[in-house]
Amino acid sequence: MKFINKLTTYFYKGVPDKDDLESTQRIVVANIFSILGGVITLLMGVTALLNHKPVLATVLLIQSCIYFYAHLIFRNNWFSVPYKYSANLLSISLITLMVYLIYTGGVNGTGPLWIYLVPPVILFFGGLYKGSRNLLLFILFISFQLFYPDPILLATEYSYEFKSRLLYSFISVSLLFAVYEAARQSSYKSVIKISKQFERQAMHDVLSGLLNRRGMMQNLELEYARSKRSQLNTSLVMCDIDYFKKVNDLYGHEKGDEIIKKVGQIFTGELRKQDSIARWGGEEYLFLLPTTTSAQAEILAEKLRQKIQNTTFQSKDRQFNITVSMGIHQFSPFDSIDDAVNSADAKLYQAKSEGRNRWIS
Ligand SMILES: Nc1nc2c(ncn2[C@@H]2O[C@H](COP(=O)(O)OP(=O)(O)OP(=O)(O)O)[C@@H](O)[C@H]2O)c(=O)[nH]1
Repeated sequence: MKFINKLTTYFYKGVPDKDDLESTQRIVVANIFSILGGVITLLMGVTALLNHKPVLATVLLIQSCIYFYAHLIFRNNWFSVPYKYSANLLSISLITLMVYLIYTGGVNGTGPLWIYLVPPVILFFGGLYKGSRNLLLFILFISFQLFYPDPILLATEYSYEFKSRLLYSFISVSLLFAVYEAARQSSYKSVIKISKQFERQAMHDVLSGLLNRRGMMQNLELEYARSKRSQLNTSLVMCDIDYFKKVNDLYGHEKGDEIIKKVGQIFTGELRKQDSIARWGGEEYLFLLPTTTSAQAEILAEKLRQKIQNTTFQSKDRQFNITVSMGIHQFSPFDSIDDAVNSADAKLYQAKSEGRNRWIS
């Protein structure tokens, strides 16, 4: 278990953000591929050396060094985008090696068999579009290399049957991998879309579409830290619809729901972009107002109070108005988030007990 953990940590080296699944996969695979490629070409190079093939051995050993170098790029975080640099290096060196193996035939003419490594590697590192383009260029190049009438592009001889079967099977494998890569990318995009939807749902209230308590807590924590760090003024406004029970009793629960939604829309329309608003409870809203003093929050609260009071709602043939009460609190450096929310809440209830349709600061 300890060994597996160590191995995982080793191959995750260079992953900047583990939440980005796509780039994590690419970096981990590039890490593994570079070390495996380095070891395999090293072994092949030594074998070629023992078989008295000094040129092939030299090419393989240089290749091995390139793979290990690509691996070191991640370990030492060289270059501004290590993955891009390393993946390009791995792809180019793999293609060069394949062209060379086709050219020489490798050990007893088996060299071309390694070309089936090219499609998965190129498509994985380059992605569907760039990878397919590079694969197409590779296919065109090796077709030319294999069938060019002058033997200048081949140092060995292959039968026509071998060359044509090699090319057909390579094109088939490339197509299959391209289809597989397209399916992989499309399911990855669906997973990301679904997880973003879930994330949004977890942070938002279904009825009003506003942030829910959880979503607002996240904003509160961020804003709280920012205002403490930069000593900026931040205010909170806790707002509650007055006598909402009566609204439900008189006009029905559905109308009540519609009002909760409409009031949320009115508030959203009046707030600035940097402000946030949440449905904090049943008919209770919380506004987070960055760079706002309590005096500025009072001006906003008064505007909102009047706006709601002057909005007419309709239920069948009856028209009616509602009012809201609000409690305002400006963050102090000694507040915790709970202290600030509780203070805004206490002031809201003071506004209620003093007659409603008002704000207290
Ligand atoms: N329609 C609807 N009603 C809700 C929802 N959430 C809470 N309520 C109702 O809101 C009402 C709140 O009532 P109270 O807490 O007694 O307060 P109030 O009648 O607004 O009176 P004050 O706040 O004291 O002015 C309750 O009747 C809840 O059932 C909701 O999502 N939809």
